[in-house]
Amino acid sequence: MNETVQVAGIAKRYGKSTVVKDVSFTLRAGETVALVGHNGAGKTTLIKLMLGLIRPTTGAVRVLGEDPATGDVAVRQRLGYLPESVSFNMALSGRETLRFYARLKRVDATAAEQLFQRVGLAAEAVDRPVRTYSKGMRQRLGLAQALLGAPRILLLDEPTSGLDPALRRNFYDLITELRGKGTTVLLSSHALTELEGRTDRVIIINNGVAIADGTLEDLRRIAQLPTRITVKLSEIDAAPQWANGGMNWRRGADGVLDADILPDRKVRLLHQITADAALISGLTITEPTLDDLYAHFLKAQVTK
Ligand SMILES: Nc1ncnc2c1ncn2[C@@H]1O[C@H](COP(=O)(O)OP(=O)(O)OP(=O)(O)O)[C@@H](O)[C@H]1O
Repeated sequence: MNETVQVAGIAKRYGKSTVVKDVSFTLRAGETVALVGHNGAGKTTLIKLMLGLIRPTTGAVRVLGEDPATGDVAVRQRLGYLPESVSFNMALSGRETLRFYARLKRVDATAAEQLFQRVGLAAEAVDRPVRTYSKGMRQRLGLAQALLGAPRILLLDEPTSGLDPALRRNFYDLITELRGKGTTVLLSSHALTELEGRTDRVIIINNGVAIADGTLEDLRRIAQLPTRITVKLSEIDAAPQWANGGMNWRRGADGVLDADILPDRKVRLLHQITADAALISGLTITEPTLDDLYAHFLKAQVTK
């Protein structure tokens, strides 16, 4: 896969405080990456560094092979950005707003028109002043602005905050479509649950340090957190042999057994359980969530 963004050993200092510390990662074409972290962790600062709005104190950022702060304007045209709080001129209509940004970005304003449909902004709304827009409509307009000029890299800061579930789904559908076309999408978020299954990779930032970087599978493998296995027995008082093996099975009154199983025992145990098909009427496997992994990596960093 083509590398589109390279962040190499960057630090950012403001006066005495270092808000980004020795962060390195690479983003590739067609990859959707989530940047997650608490408030103040350094997510927006990293996005600003990739946009070239601020310079790293040490280290280097390359976007499509160039320094985004000094490189060719063509590189900046290939970068789309949705800020955390989109604020537009309330007196302008959606159409005027998009034309304004198209001129700033030096892209064809007529092509911009198609973006309204793409982001799901109703035709009747585009000529109304932005002041009459709901939060979701403003966010769609913001996204249309970020998509101007068909960027190869999209940097989206908290793009789904304040969106209702239907809009959020639309948003992720659009991201999936862009990913299929080879766009690199980096989105920062606090909403860990909604990111599961929607991003290829997760980078966890804490106090300016990248404490984890990988696919959900990678993070699960590194964290070695247990998987919860829940078995519904066909007969309430059945005593399957696999439930004696010192795994701390909890037995509910309704014939439900559950236990937290470490990764190295999981597959073997599942074989044993499913071989006992007559004894079981249900089986649920609950893998650690991104929330669990996030908590794990934060704790691991604190206790280091
Ligand atoms: N221009 C600045 N001058 C001084 N400190 C700054 C500046 N910009 C950001 N910071 C500090 O850097 C740290 C990281 O801020 P940043 O906005 O990157 O966090 P964030 O992860 O995006 O948080 P949030 O989720 O709240 O947006 C914070 O402690 C913030 O106060």
